[in-house]
Amino acid sequence: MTTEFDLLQQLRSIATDPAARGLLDDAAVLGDLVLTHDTIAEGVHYLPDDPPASVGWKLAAVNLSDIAAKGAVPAAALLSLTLRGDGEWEQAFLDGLAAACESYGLPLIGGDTIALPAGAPRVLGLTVVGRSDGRVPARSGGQPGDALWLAGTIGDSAAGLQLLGADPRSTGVLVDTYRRPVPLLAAGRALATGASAMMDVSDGLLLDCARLAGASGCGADLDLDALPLSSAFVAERGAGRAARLFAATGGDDYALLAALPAGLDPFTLSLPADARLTRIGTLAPGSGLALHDSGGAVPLPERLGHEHRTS
Ligand SMILES: Nc1ncnc2c1ncn2[C@@H]1O[C@H](COP(=O)(O)OP(=O)(O)OP(=O)(O)O)[C@@H](O)[C@H]1O
Ligand SMILES: Cc1ncc(C[n+]2csc(CCOP(=O)(O)O)c2C)c(N)n1
Ligand SMILES: [Mg+2]
Repeated sequence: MTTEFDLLQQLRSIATDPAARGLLDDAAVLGDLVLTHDTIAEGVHYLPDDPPASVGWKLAAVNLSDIAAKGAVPAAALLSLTLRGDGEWEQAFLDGLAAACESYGLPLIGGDTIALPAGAPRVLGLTVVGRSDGRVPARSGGQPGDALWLAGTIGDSAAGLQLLGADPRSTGVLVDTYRRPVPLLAAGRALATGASAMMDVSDGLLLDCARLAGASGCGADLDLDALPLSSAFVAERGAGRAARLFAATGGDDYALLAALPAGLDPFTLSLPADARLTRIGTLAPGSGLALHDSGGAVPLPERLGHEHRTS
Protein backbone atom coordinates (compact mmCIF):
# COMPACT_ATOMS: atom_id res chain seq x y z
CA MET A 1 0.00 0.00 0.00
CA THR A 2 1.29 3.48 -0.88
CA THR A 3 0.01 6.50 1.02
CA GLU A 4 0.05 10.16 0.07
CA PHE A 5 2.41 10.71 3.04
CA ASP A 6 4.94 8.12 1.72
CA LEU A 7 4.93 9.61 -1.76
CA LEU A 8 5.40 13.17 -0.49
CA GLN A 9 8.47 11.98 1.46
CA GLN A 10 9.95 10.67 -1.83
CA LEU A 11 9.04 13.85 -3.70
CA ARG A 12 10.83 16.03 -1.13
CA SER A 13 14.22 14.74 -2.31
CA ILE A 14 13.37 15.94 -5.85
CA ALA A 15 11.64 19.24 -5.06
CA THR A 16 14.62 20.93 -3.42
CA ASP A 17 14.18 24.40 -4.97
CA PRO A 18 13.33 26.99 -2.27
CA ALA A 19 10.14 27.83 -4.21
CA ALA A 20 8.82 24.38 -3.23
CA ARG A 21 8.91 25.34 0.47
CA GLY A 22 10.00 21.77 1.18
CA LEU A 23 6.57 20.57 -0.09
CA LEU A 24 5.40 21.49 3.40
CA ASP A 25 3.05 24.24 2.32
CA ASP A 26 -0.26 24.69 0.49
CA ALA A 27 1.46 26.31 -2.48
CA ALA A 28 4.81 27.08 -4.06
CA VAL A 29 6.09 30.65 -3.80
CA LEU A 30 8.14 32.05 -6.68
CA GLY A 31 8.89 35.72 -6.12
CA ASP A 32 5.51 37.39 -5.71
CA LEU A 33 3.72 34.47 -7.38
CA VAL A 34 1.89 31.78 -5.40
CA LEU A 35 1.28 28.56 -7.37
CA THR A 36 -0.97 25.65 -6.54
CA HIS A 37 -2.43 22.61 -8.28
CA ASP A 38 -5.27 20.43 -7.04
CA THR A 39 -6.93 17.52 -8.76
CA ILE A 40 -10.45 16.25 -8.22
CA ALA A 41 -11.69 12.81 -9.32
CA GLU A 42 -15.09 11.21 -9.67
CA GLY A 43 -15.84 8.95 -6.71
CA VAL A 44 -12.97 10.47 -4.70
CA HIS A 45 -13.81 14.19 -4.44
CA TYR A 46 -17.27 14.34 -5.98
CA LEU A 47 -20.11 11.93 -6.66
CA PRO A 48 -20.94 10.65 -10.15
CA ASP A 49 -24.44 12.15 -9.78
CA ASP A 50 -23.26 15.60 -8.68
CA PRO A 51 -24.42 18.30 -11.12
CA PRO A 52 -21.50 18.86 -13.53
CA ALA A 53 -21.65 22.64 -13.01
CA SER A 54 -20.98 22.08 -9.31
CA VAL A 55 -17.96 19.93 -10.17
CA GLY A 56 -16.51 22.79 -12.25
CA TRP A 57 -17.18 25.22 -9.41
CA LYS A 58 -15.59 22.90 -6.86
CA LEU A 59 -12.44 22.44 -8.94
CA ALA A 60 -11.87 26.19 -8.98
CA ALA A 61 -12.87 26.69 -5.33
CA VAL A 62 -10.55 24.04 -3.84
CA ASN A 63 -7.60 25.59 -5.68
CA LEU A 64 -8.61 29.13 -4.75
CA SER A 65 -8.74 28.03 -1.12
CA ASP A 66 -4.97 27.35 -1.24
CA ILE A 67 -4.46 30.84 -2.73
CA ALA A 68 -6.62 32.27 0.09
CA ALA A 69 -4.50 30.48 2.68
CA LYS A 70 -1.42 32.28 1.40
CA GLY A 71 -3.11 35.69 1.41
CA ALA A 72 -2.74 36.02 -2.36
CA VAL A 73 -5.03 37.40 -5.07
CA PRO A 74 -6.08 35.08 -7.94
CA ALA A 75 -4.15 35.85 -11.14
CA ALA A 76 -4.64 33.00 -13.66
CA ALA A 77 -5.58 29.35 -14.09
CA LEU A 78 -4.67 26.41 -16.34
CA LEU A 79 -7.17 23.55 -16.72
CA SER A 80 -6.49 19.83 -17.21
CA LEU A 81 -9.68 18.44 -18.75
CA THR A 82 -10.62 14.83 -19.46
CA LEU A 83 -13.35 14.03 -21.97
CA ARG A 84 -15.60 10.98 -21.69
CA GLY A 85 -17.81 11.47 -24.72
CA ASP A 86 -20.60 13.27 -22.85
CA GLY A 87 -20.59 16.75 -24.36
CA GLU A 88 -23.52 17.92 -22.26
CA TRP A 89 -21.69 17.05 -19.02
CA GLU A 90 -18.54 18.76 -20.23
CA GLN A 91 -20.40 21.92 -21.28
CA ALA A 92 -22.14 22.20 -17.90
CA PHE A 93 -18.83 21.50 -16.10
CA LEU A 94 -17.21 24.36 -18.02
CA ASP A 95 -20.17 26.64 -17.21
CA GLY A 96 -19.65 25.96 -13.49
CA LEU A 97 -15.92 26.53 -13.77
CA ALA A 98 -16.52 29.77 -15.67
CA ALA A 99 -18.96 30.96 -12.99
CA ALA A 100 -16.34 30.46 -10.26
CA CYS A 101 -13.63 32.11 -12.39
CA GLU A 102 -15.95 35.07 -12.94
CA SER A 103 -16.91 35.29 -9.25
CA TYR A 104 -13.31 35.35 -8.04
CA GLY A 105 -11.59 37.23 -10.88
CA LEU A 106 -9.64 34.20 -12.13
CA PRO A 107 -8.83 34.31 -15.86
CA LEU A 108 -8.45 30.90 -17.51
CA ILE A 109 -5.34 31.19 -19.67
CA GLY A 110 -4.62 27.64 -20.89
CA GLY A 111 -4.50 23.97 -20.05
CA ASP A 112 -4.65 20.56 -21.70
CA THR A 113 -7.39 18.15 -22.87
CA ILE A 114 -7.37 14.37 -23.32
CA ALA A 115 -10.04 11.75 -24.07
CA LEU A 116 -10.45 8.91 -21.57
CA PRO A 117 -10.97 5.21 -22.41
CA ALA A 118 -14.59 4.06 -21.94
CA GLY A 119 -15.49 3.55 -18.28
CA ALA A 120 -12.51 5.45 -16.84
CA PRO A 121 -13.47 7.82 -14.02
CA ARG A 122 -12.99 11.50 -14.74
CA VAL A 123 -9.97 13.24 -13.24
CA LEU A 124 -9.86 17.04 -13.47
CA GLY A 125 -6.97 19.29 -12.54
CA LEU A 126 -6.42 23.00 -12.19
CA THR A 127 -3.29 25.03 -11.65
CA VAL A 128 -3.95 28.40 -10.07
CA VAL A 129 -1.45 31.22 -9.93
CA GLY A 130 -1.95 33.98 -7.39
CA ARG A 131 -0.10 37.17 -6.74
CA SER A 132 0.92 38.46 -3.34
CA ASP A 133 1.61 42.06 -2.49
CA GLY A 134 2.83 41.30 0.99
CA ARG A 135 3.58 38.43 3.34
CA VAL A 136 2.92 34.84 2.27
CA PRO A 137 2.51 32.95 5.55
CA ALA A 138 3.86 29.40 5.45
CA ARG A 139 2.53 26.46 7.44
CA SER A 140 5.88 26.43 9.22
CA GLY A 141 6.07 29.88 10.88
CA GLY A 142 4.05 29.18 14.03
CA GLN A 143 5.56 29.70 17.50
CA PRO A 144 4.63 28.15 20.85
CA GLY A 145 2.06 30.46 22.45
CA ASP A 146 0.52 31.56 19.14
CA ALA A 147 -3.26 31.54 19.20
CA LEU A 148 -4.99 29.23 16.70
CA TRP A 149 -7.92 30.86 14.90
CA LEU A 150 -10.30 29.35 12.37
CA ALA A 151 -12.09 31.36 9.68
CA GLY A 152 -15.28 29.62 8.55
CA THR A 153 -17.05 26.56 9.94
CA ILE A 154 -16.22 22.85 9.81
CA GLY A 155 -18.24 19.70 9.25
CA ASP A 156 -20.85 20.99 6.80
CA SER A 157 -19.44 19.28 3.70
CA ALA A 158 -18.82 15.96 5.41
CA ALA A 159 -22.39 16.06 6.76
CA GLY A 160 -23.66 16.92 3.25
CA LEU A 161 -21.75 13.98 1.77
CA GLN A 162 -23.30 11.63 4.35
CA LEU A 163 -26.76 12.93 3.52
CA LEU A 164 -26.13 12.24 -0.17
CA GLY A 165 -24.84 8.76 0.71
CA ALA A 166 -28.09 8.04 2.53
CA ASP A 167 -30.29 9.58 -0.18
CA PRO A 168 -28.82 10.84 -3.46
CA ARG A 169 -31.80 13.22 -3.80
CA SER A 170 -30.90 15.11 -0.59
CA THR A 171 -30.83 18.88 -0.85
CA GLY A 172 -30.09 21.80 1.48
CA VAL A 173 -27.28 23.92 2.84
CA LEU A 174 -25.02 21.00 3.82
CA VAL A 175 -25.28 19.38 0.38
CA ASP A 176 -24.67 22.77 -1.25
CA THR A 177 -21.55 23.30 0.87
CA TYR A 178 -20.21 19.87 -0.16
CA ARG A 179 -20.81 20.64 -3.82
CA ARG A 180 -19.97 24.34 -3.95
CA PRO A 181 -17.39 25.31 -1.35
CA VAL A 182 -16.56 29.00 -0.98
CA PRO A 183 -12.87 30.00 -0.88
CA LEU A 184 -12.24 32.55 1.90
CA LEU A 185 -10.10 34.90 -0.19
CA ALA A 186 -10.82 38.16 1.63
CA ALA A 187 -10.39 36.62 5.09
CA GLY A 188 -7.12 35.03 3.92
CA ARG A 189 -5.77 38.37 2.72
CA ALA A 190 -6.59 40.02 6.04
CA LEU A 191 -5.21 37.21 8.20
CA ALA A 192 -2.00 36.95 6.13
CA THR A 193 -0.97 40.42 7.27
CA GLY A 194 -0.59 39.16 10.84
CA ALA A 195 -0.40 35.35 10.75
CA SER A 196 2.80 33.58 11.68
CA ALA A 197 1.44 30.46 9.94
CA MET A 198 -1.64 29.70 7.88
CA MET A 199 -3.18 26.90 5.79
CA ASP A 200 -6.55 25.88 4.49
CA VAL A 201 -8.44 23.02 6.09
CA SER A 202 -9.24 20.50 3.37
CA ASP A 203 -8.36 17.10 4.81
CA GLY A 204 -9.89 17.50 8.29
CA LEU A 205 -9.14 20.06 11.00
CA LEU A 206 -7.30 17.64 13.29
CA LEU A 207 -5.04 16.31 10.52
CA ASP A 208 -4.38 19.76 9.03
CA CYS A 209 -3.76 21.29 12.46
CA ALA A 210 -1.27 18.50 13.21
CA ARG A 211 0.43 19.38 9.90
CA LEU A 212 0.64 23.10 10.69
CA ALA A 213 1.91 22.42 14.21
CA GLY A 214 4.40 19.80 12.94
CA ALA A 215 5.71 22.09 10.18
CA SER A 216 6.14 24.81 12.85
CA GLY A 217 8.01 22.46 15.21
CA CYS A 218 5.22 22.83 17.80
CA GLY A 219 2.43 20.87 19.38
CA ALA A 220 -1.16 22.13 19.42
CA ASP A 221 -3.88 22.22 22.04
CA LEU A 222 -7.42 22.41 20.65
CA ASP A 223 -10.69 23.09 22.45
CA LEU A 224 -13.34 20.81 20.98
CA ASP A 225 -16.13 22.92 22.49
CA ALA A 226 -14.87 26.02 20.67
CA LEU A 227 -15.01 24.54 17.16
CA PRO A 228 -17.33 26.64 14.99
CA LEU A 229 -20.31 24.67 13.70
CA SER A 230 -23.00 26.06 11.40
CA SER A 231 -26.63 26.08 12.47
CA ALA A 232 -27.41 23.68 9.59
CA PHE A 233 -24.76 21.27 10.90
CA VAL A 234 -26.07 21.46 14.46
CA ALA A 235 -29.66 20.96 13.27
CA GLU A 236 -28.60 17.79 11.42
CA ARG A 237 -26.09 16.21 13.83
CA GLY A 238 -26.25 18.07 17.13
CA ALA A 239 -23.26 19.62 18.89
CA GLY A 240 -22.19 16.80 21.22
CA ARG A 241 -18.74 15.28 21.37
CA ALA A 242 -19.37 12.74 18.58
CA ALA A 243 -20.71 15.45 16.25
CA ARG A 244 -17.71 17.68 17.03
CA LEU A 245 -15.22 14.89 16.37
CA PHE A 246 -17.04 14.12 13.10
CA ALA A 247 -16.76 17.80 12.11
CA ALA A 248 -13.11 17.99 13.14
CA THR A 249 -12.08 14.99 11.02
CA GLY A 250 -14.49 15.10 8.03
CA GLY A 251 -12.55 17.41 5.71
CA ASP A 252 -13.67 19.30 2.58
CA ASP A 253 -14.15 22.36 4.78
CA TYR A 254 -12.03 24.97 2.96
CA ALA A 255 -11.88 26.95 6.19
CA LEU A 256 -8.63 28.76 7.07
CA LEU A 257 -6.48 27.86 10.08
CA ALA A 258 -4.19 30.68 11.22
CA ALA A 259 -1.61 30.91 14.01
CA LEU A 260 -1.52 34.49 15.27
CA PRO A 261 0.96 35.95 17.77
CA ALA A 262 -0.65 35.94 21.24
CA GLY A 263 -0.87 39.73 21.46
CA LEU A 264 -2.57 40.21 18.09
CA ASP A 265 -6.32 40.79 18.14
CA PRO A 266 -7.50 39.52 14.73
CA PHE A 267 -10.53 41.79 14.87
CA THR A 268 -8.13 44.70 14.33
CA LEU A 269 -7.31 43.25 10.88
CA SER A 270 -9.33 44.31 7.82
CA LEU A 271 -11.59 41.27 7.84
CA PRO A 272 -14.65 41.11 5.57
CA ALA A 273 -17.92 41.86 7.38
CA ASP A 274 -19.20 38.29 6.94
CA ALA A 275 -16.03 36.58 8.26
CA ARG A 276 -16.71 34.06 11.03
CA LEU A 277 -13.52 33.94 13.05
CA THR A 278 -13.16 31.68 16.11
CA ARG A 279 -10.35 31.08 18.58
CA ILE A 280 -9.95 27.29 18.73
CA GLY A 281 -6.69 26.65 20.53
CA THR A 282 -3.00 27.41 21.04
CA LEU A 283 0.33 26.24 19.65
CA ALA A 284 2.38 24.61 22.39
CA PRO A 285 6.02 23.68 22.91
CA GLY A 286 6.83 20.08 21.97
CA SER A 287 4.90 18.05 19.43
CA GLY A 288 1.57 16.37 18.80
CA LEU A 289 -2.06 17.34 19.17
CA ALA A 290 -3.92 17.56 22.45
CA LEU A 291 -7.71 17.86 22.52
CA HIS A 292 -9.87 19.00 25.38
CA ASP A 293 -13.41 20.10 26.08
CA SER A 294 -15.15 21.45 29.19
CA GLY A 295 -14.92 17.95 30.72
CA GLY A 296 -11.13 17.74 30.39
CA ALA A 297 -8.82 15.84 28.02
CA VAL A 298 -10.47 14.16 25.01
CA PRO A 299 -8.69 11.12 23.49
CA LEU A 300 -7.65 11.69 19.88
CA PRO A 301 -9.73 9.75 17.36
CA GLU A 302 -7.88 7.04 15.43
CA ARG A 303 -8.44 8.87 12.14
CA LEU A 304 -7.58 12.59 12.17
CA GLY A 305 -8.75 13.30 8.62
CA HIS A 306 -8.59 12.23 5.02
CA GLU A 307 -5.41 10.78 3.56
CA HIS A 308 -5.22 9.34 0.04
CA ARG A 309 -4.05 5.73 -0.02
CA THR A 310 -4.16 2.80 -2.42
CA SER A 311 -5.42 -0.50 -1.02
N1 LIG B 1 2.58 14.92 -7.15
C1 LIG B 1 3.18 15.96 -6.57
N2 LIG B 1 4.31 16.49 -7.10
C2 LIG B 1 4.94 17.55 -6.52
N3 LIG B 1 4.50 18.14 -5.39
C3 LIG B 1 3.39 17.65 -4.82
C4 LIG B 1 2.67 16.53 -5.36
N4 LIG B 1 1.62 16.27 -4.55
C5 LIG B 1 1.65 17.19 -3.58
N5 LIG B 1 2.71 18.02 -3.73
C6 LIG B 1 3.11 19.15 -2.87
O1 LIG B 1 3.05 18.74 -1.51
C7 LIG B 1 2.61 19.80 -0.67
C8 LIG B 1 1.41 19.37 0.12
O2 LIG B 1 0.39 19.01 -0.80
P1 LIG B 1 -1.10 18.80 -0.33
O3 LIG B 1 -1.88 18.35 -1.52
O4 LIG B 1 -1.11 17.99 0.92
O5 LIG B 1 -1.48 20.28 0.08
P2 LIG B 1 -2.76 21.06 -0.26
O6 LIG B 1 -2.93 21.16 -1.73
O7 LIG B 1 -2.71 22.31 0.54
O8 LIG B 1 -3.85 20.13 0.37
P3 LIG B 1 -5.15 19.61 -0.34
O9 LIG B 1 -4.69 18.86 -1.58
O10 LIG B 1 -5.76 18.71 0.67
O11 LIG B 1 -5.92 20.84 -0.70
C9 LIG B 1 2.36 20.98 -1.59
O12 LIG B 1 3.55 21.76 -1.58
C10 LIG B 1 2.16 20.34 -2.96
O13 LIG B 1 2.56 21.21 -4.01
C1 LIG C 1 -17.28 11.02 -3.18
C2 LIG C 1 -16.46 11.59 -2.06
N1 LIG C 1 -15.96 10.76 -1.11
C3 LIG C 1 -15.20 11.28 -0.11
C4 LIG C 1 -14.94 12.62 -0.04
C5 LIG C 1 -14.11 13.18 1.08
N2 LIG C 1 -12.79 13.64 0.64
C6 LIG C 1 -12.22 13.23 -0.49
S1 LIG C 1 -10.74 13.95 -0.75
C7 LIG C 1 -10.84 14.84 0.69
C8 LIG C 1 -9.76 15.75 1.16
C9 LIG C 1 -9.44 16.85 0.20
O1 LIG C 1 -8.88 16.32 -0.99
P1 LIG C 1 -7.37 16.58 -1.43
O2 LIG C 1 -6.48 16.26 -0.23
O3 LIG C 1 -7.15 15.64 -2.57
O4 LIG C 1 -7.31 18.01 -1.83
C10 LIG C 1 -12.03 14.55 1.35
C11 LIG C 1 -12.46 15.11 2.65
C12 LIG C 1 -15.48 13.42 -1.06
N3 LIG C 1 -15.23 14.76 -1.11
N4 LIG C 1 -16.24 12.91 -2.05
MG1 LIG D 1 -3.27 19.32 -2.83
